[in-house]
Amino acid sequence: MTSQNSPERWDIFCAVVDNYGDIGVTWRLAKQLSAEQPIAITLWVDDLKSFSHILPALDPELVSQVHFGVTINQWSTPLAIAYQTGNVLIEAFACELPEQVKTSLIAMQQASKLDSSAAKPPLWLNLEYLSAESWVEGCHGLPSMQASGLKKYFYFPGFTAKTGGLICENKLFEKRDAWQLNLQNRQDLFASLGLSGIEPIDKVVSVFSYETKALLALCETWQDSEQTIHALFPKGRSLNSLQSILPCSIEELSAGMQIKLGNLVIHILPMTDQEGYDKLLWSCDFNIVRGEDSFLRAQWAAKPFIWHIYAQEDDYHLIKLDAFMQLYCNNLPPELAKSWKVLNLAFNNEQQELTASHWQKINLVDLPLLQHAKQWPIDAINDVDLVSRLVQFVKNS
Ligand SMILES: Cc1cn([C@H]2C[C@H](O)[C@@H](COP(=O)(O)OP(=O)(O)O[C@H]3O[C@@H](C)[C@H](O)[C@@H](O)[C@H]3O)O2)c(=O)[nH]c1=O
Repeated sequence: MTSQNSPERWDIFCAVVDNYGDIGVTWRLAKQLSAEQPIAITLWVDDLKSFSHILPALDPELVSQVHFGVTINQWSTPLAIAYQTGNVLIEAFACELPEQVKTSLIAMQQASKLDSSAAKPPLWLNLEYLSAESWVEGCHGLPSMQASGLKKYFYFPGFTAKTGGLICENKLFEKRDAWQLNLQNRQDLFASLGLSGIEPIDKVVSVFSYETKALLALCETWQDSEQTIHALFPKGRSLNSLQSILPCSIEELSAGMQIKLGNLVIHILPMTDQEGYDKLLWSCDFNIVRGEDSFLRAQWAAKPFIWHIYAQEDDYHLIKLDAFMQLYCNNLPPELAKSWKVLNLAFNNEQQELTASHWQKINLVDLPLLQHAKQWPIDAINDVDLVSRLVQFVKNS
């Protein structure tokens, strides 16, 4: 345990379930805590190979390394590096902590019961998934008593003042605005990603979704559009939906390739780090995103978007989608709100015709939707971001 005078030390544990979302959110959190707070952060990750897709500088073979000031340790079983208890312990998305960690917490808890001068175990938090549902306010910050006598607190991110807030780095919106003000930034970014032939007036859509037939319908609509549309696809799951219109197999696609279909140009992108991905979202006219982290970053990009939500059992994800859409559309003109909602729902439900027809209604240059996308981040953040709220929560606990 750190002494009273030394800087705080926090540990974050992340198990990669599938995709990049769990590590994506956790990595954003770790980086921001380390950059903006006087706290030494250690991030324990069980799958460095997956992590390296969104942090190409990471070496998956190393048991410990430092990036962006964060110590990243391989979470192997048993742990190759001993866990030293710090001030706070965050388990991401209810991942099961390693036995050694649980044993140390219990030992500290018992020792501090017997001797009040003994160091207390770290504050233990479970970082939950983001949801706009109203019940989140009532559950955020609640403790759960463990059989060992330890308390674990539920930390719920959210869109209202009574939740744990949203991850958003200091001055992010200013950086985005400065980026978007200079059109050359977008052209330079596209060039650095190996994309050619995109004129400043062309419309550009980024696509990072799961498989859905709705994507095929959108591509067919874009082929027949009056102006050129460039659709940027990182190599991944979205492309599986397009096999029937592609001239080659998915396996043969590689970053830098272009496929022209009528007025649609499909570009295959390399995966970049999160900072590069943010810039991509800032630079496109419309973004199709998924999961949790890209969903939030599309909002911070201040551009219109479709959210392909991560599917859950019994279609529970549709309830989450609806809760978010209600909130997001609160200040939109009713007709536009309806079209945006139908477009998102149809995309998630793989309804091809509805997706195509409501895409036409939304239109890439719909000014009210664009204005709303610019105002939304300011409203959604509710004055204070997640990291600031989290640090305050720890102080108050
Ligand atoms: C395309 C791209 C993405 N990324 C990052 C952005 C995000 O941090 C991450 C993708 O995460 P998400 O958008 O959340 O989508 P995802 O589908 O990968 O993650 C999902 O994983 C499941 C296990 C969770 O339960 C879901 O809630 C969800 O988070 O990848 C890059 O860094 N570079 C890239 O080029």
